[in-house]
Amino acid sequence: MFVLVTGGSGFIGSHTCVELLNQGYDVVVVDNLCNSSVEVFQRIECITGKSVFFHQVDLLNKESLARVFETYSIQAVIHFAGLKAVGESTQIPLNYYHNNLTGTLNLLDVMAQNKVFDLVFSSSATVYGENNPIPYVEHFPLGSTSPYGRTKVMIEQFLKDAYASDNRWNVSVLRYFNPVGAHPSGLIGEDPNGIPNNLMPFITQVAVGKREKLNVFGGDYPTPDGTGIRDYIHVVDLALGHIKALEKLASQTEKSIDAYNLGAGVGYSVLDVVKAFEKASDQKIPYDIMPRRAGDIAEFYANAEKALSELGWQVSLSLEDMCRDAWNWQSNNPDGYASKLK
Ligand SMILES: NC(=O)c1ccc[n+]([C@@H]2O[C@H](COP(=O)([O-])OP(=O)(O)OC[C@H]3O[C@@H](n4cnc5c(N)ncnc54)[C@H](O)[C@@H]3O)[C@@H](O)[C@H]2O)c1
Ligand SMILES: O=c1ccn([C@@H]2O[C@H](COP(=O)(O)OP(=O)(O)O[C@H]3O[C@H](CO)[C@H](O)[C@H](O)[C@H]3O)[C@@H](O)[C@H]2O)c(=O)[nH]1
Repeated sequence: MFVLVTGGSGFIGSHTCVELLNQGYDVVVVDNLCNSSVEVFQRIECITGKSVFFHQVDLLNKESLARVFETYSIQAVIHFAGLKAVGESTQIPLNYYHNNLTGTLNLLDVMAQNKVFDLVFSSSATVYGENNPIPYVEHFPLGSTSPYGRTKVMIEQFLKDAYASDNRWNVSVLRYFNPVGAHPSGLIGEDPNGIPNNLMPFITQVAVGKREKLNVFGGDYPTPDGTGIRDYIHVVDLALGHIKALEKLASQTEKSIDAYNLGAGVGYSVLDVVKAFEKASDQKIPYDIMPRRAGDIAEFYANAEKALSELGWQVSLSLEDMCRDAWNWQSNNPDGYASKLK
């Protein structure tokens, strides 16, 4: 069975390709490489002994995308491709809307033309906005505070409207909490461009000596240690959630659109993560407590019961595993994919 993975050379996409290949799926990847490297495919091959069919395609180029559908008998799509930096999205919002929304509309159109209706979409916990109580439950009202987040809210709405108009659409919307860690092989992981925006890659770059110290954004939140609390999820657990979602789409006779939180259902503070990382890596992480980062909220985590009851999915890896694997990746690849394969 051919599965098309858009954005399959990126952080979460590459880990999902590994799990798809391990389960015997044939994998076709389209990615424009705006935030990833082709080097990842060699590494995926080292891990799985199998290769993906890669096409360097921008989703904004509908004709190129259509040719990929003509080449393979694609049965389902996992759609990761998109721009994802919250801060950057406030600087260049129209690029975010154009890339994420037009790219998705092109994909949906080409899928429908080829009668492919099974879709797993990468959404985010950011769609719960800032006014919902925690833990977040899937039926809560949606809204977001950044242009990036609004692209996710809007795409979720596109998908609902598409299903309402034509119930051949069969869609699983996965709302990720905070994906971190790396494949335990240390061959693939997160390789951000420039200064990392997110906590774990910043910590690993401090540990490997690329950054002097961590800035902890906010020490005065109403949380036990004053730092922000998030629901961190190991990227391999997250990747496995996509397989469960695909299996459900393929097995159900009644087509549907459903949203699922993919999180652990547990919150850890920034300082909890720092301590866990120091223990797992045996490295000291110097840090300064800084003012809060604009747009951050004190605390959120998932209610992950729906994914367990309907997809049969739950996390199996701990914060310790996340830190160990993130460190294994970073220490073996100090320059990410530009590092030589050991
Ligand atoms: N990493 C997170 O913290 C997080 C959290 C919630 C949701 N998500 C979502 O999950 C998805 C994957 O995230 P990731 O962390 O792997 O990001 P990533 O940047 O590593 O991967 C996204 C991939 O999409 C590609 N891409 C972007 N625009 C494209 C286009 N127009 N055409 C073709 N390819 C394009 C990029 O080159 C990249 O390889 C994204 O949609 C992101 O918004 C990520
Ligand atoms: O250098 C840093 C980076 C982060 N943090 C703190 O660490 C926590 C986690 O921050 P991240 O930037 O790693 O993650 P966010 O929760 O802000 O956001 C991430 O997860 C969200 C979904 O949960 C969205 O998908 C979003 O796109 C994605 O970046 C926050 O309290 C943040 O203030 C620091 O203290 N220092």
